[in-house]
Amino acid sequence: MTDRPIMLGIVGDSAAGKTTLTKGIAQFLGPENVTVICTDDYHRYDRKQRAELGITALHPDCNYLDIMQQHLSQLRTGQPILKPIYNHKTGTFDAPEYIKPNKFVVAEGLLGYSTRGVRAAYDVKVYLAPPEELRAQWKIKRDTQKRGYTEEQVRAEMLKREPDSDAYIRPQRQWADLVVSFYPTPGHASEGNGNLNVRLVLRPNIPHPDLTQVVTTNATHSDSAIRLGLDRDMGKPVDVLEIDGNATSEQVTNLEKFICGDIPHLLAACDRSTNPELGKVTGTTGETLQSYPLALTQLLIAYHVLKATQLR
Ligand SMILES: Nc1ncnc2c1ncn2[C@@H]1O[C@H](COP(=O)(O)OP(=O)(O)OP(=O)(O)O)[C@@H](O)[C@H]1O
Ligand SMILES: O=C(CO)[C@H](O)[C@H](O)COP(=O)(O)O
Repeated sequence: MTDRPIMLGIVGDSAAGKTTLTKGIAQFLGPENVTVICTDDYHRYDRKQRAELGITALHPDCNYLDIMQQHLSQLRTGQPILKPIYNHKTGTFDAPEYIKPNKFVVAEGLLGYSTRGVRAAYDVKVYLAPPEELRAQWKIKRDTQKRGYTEEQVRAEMLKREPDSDAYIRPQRQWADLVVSFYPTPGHASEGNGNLNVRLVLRPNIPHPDLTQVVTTNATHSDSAIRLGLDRDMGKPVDVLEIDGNATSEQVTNLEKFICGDIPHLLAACDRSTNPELGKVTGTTGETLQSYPLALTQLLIAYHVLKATQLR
């Protein structure tokens, strides 16, 4: 019997960075090995119907969560699906597409962890939680440049969606194995997106690499640009890995080598001499992002996906 695909979930609010994160993970895994689907394609109503009904795309009732779950279970067992397509330009649905799973399936979207059944489909679950202020900047930029909205329209829409973000999107954080938050250094403008720091909450649900061997523990920003500590997230004890945007190439290479050393597939993907594009990602508005915190986050998630192939 051939091995079933490994399923990675990337969940977070609109413009939280799901597509951007996914692109780099696919680079590490080899794009030819990865099938990416967006669970926002399972919207039940088009844009006009949502406006008439006064419902937002974030509400569970506005999505075919049952069909999403069925499809993810089918992909997990290696079966093809006929996936709907929501067109963000027109606000309506295109003809469905035939999707066959590759070795790895990444399912990214708004409501990917909202039912117990759908959560059971994943091997690794990631939740993206940038500060709301940063997400608003990202959403305004993306939706004005790519989706034809004005800044006022985006702000008004975010305000309208806030109760559903609070009720249905943010609670999904509790189900994630890794919670990823990019954030600017306090007091610095977040415009230089390449220089953002990242805070990674590592829940003990999956086996994380023993980073104590290469990362300073219980340190502060001024002691080291890469730090590991203990904290609580939603009341539960967790490890927290922090990587600052100003980490040096040497610090980053050390951590990279340690993570890659454990997994033969990653060893080749991690070699900067053969892979000069490492850590470079094109954001959804076309900009090139080269950020060590982003690249290391993508590497750590790719590590978990590859590790899951040994556990299935
Ligand atoms: N890690 C990051 N560093 C810098 N900028 C980022 C990062 N992640 C996202 N962005 C910015 O935010 C914008 C929105 O990100 P992206 O399209 O990946 O979000 P999304 O969660 O996939 O959105 P949606 O679900 O609404 O489609 C990008 O165009 C990019 O400018
Ligand atoms: O949150 C979103 C994910 O990107 C979209 O806004 C959602 O899919 C609804 O789309 P539209 O903006 O077309 O109403």
